[in-house]
Amino acid sequence: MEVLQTHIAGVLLIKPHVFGDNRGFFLETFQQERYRSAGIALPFVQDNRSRSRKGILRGLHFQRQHPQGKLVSVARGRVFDVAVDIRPESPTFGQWFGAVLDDEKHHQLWVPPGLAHGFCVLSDVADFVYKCTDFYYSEDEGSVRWDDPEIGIGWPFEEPILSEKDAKAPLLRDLFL
Ligand SMILES: Cc1cn([C@H]2C[C@H](O)[C@@H](COP(=O)(O)OP(=O)(O)O[C@H]3O[C@@H](C)C(=O)[C@@H](O)[C@H]3O)O2)c(=O)[nH]c1=O
Repeated sequence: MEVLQTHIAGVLLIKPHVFGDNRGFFLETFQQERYRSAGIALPFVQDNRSRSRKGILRGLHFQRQHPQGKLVSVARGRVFDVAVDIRPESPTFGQWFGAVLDDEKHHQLWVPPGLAHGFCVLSDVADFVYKCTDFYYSEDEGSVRWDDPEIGIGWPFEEPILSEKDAKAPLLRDLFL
């Protein structure tokens, strides 16, 4: 696999080796030794899967006391996936990295603990799968507005479909007052 560093420390874009043949394809979506060598050494404790339709945007989410590292990919469809650096001490605080993830190239994004994460769906339907390094605690969850102008994410949609919770998310500056 190929591992690309991004401009945000710790955020990695992973391009797995996909073996295609006349039956379809095969790839390893996680292999402890190899991912550890790439810098992903924390143990995973939870796997998640969500399905969304075109135009849905989930995010931007993080956990405060139990920050989760997330190894994210798309099992079906295509999404635009984003990590935002909300680590107050980070030189890239407030900056974002985005990548298209789909079921053809099978790229993965590693979002280390401490960042906010979100994605929006480009295909008619998308199944989003991810491994997490900590458990989900609903009361610990925080969110940042998807269209926070100070972050300035280049989303492909101007009016995505949001959950009620995500529509009410605060601006990044209001989280760190
Ligand atoms: C995330 C999560 C949700 N749930 C429940 C809570 C709720 O009733 C229902 C839907 O939850 P949400 O609306 O928060 O789901 P969703 O908006 O898909 O939340 C996810 O968004 C992406 C962007 C992430 O980065 C994830 O970490 C996670 O925050 O599922 C769990 O039981 N376990 C979990 O780990």
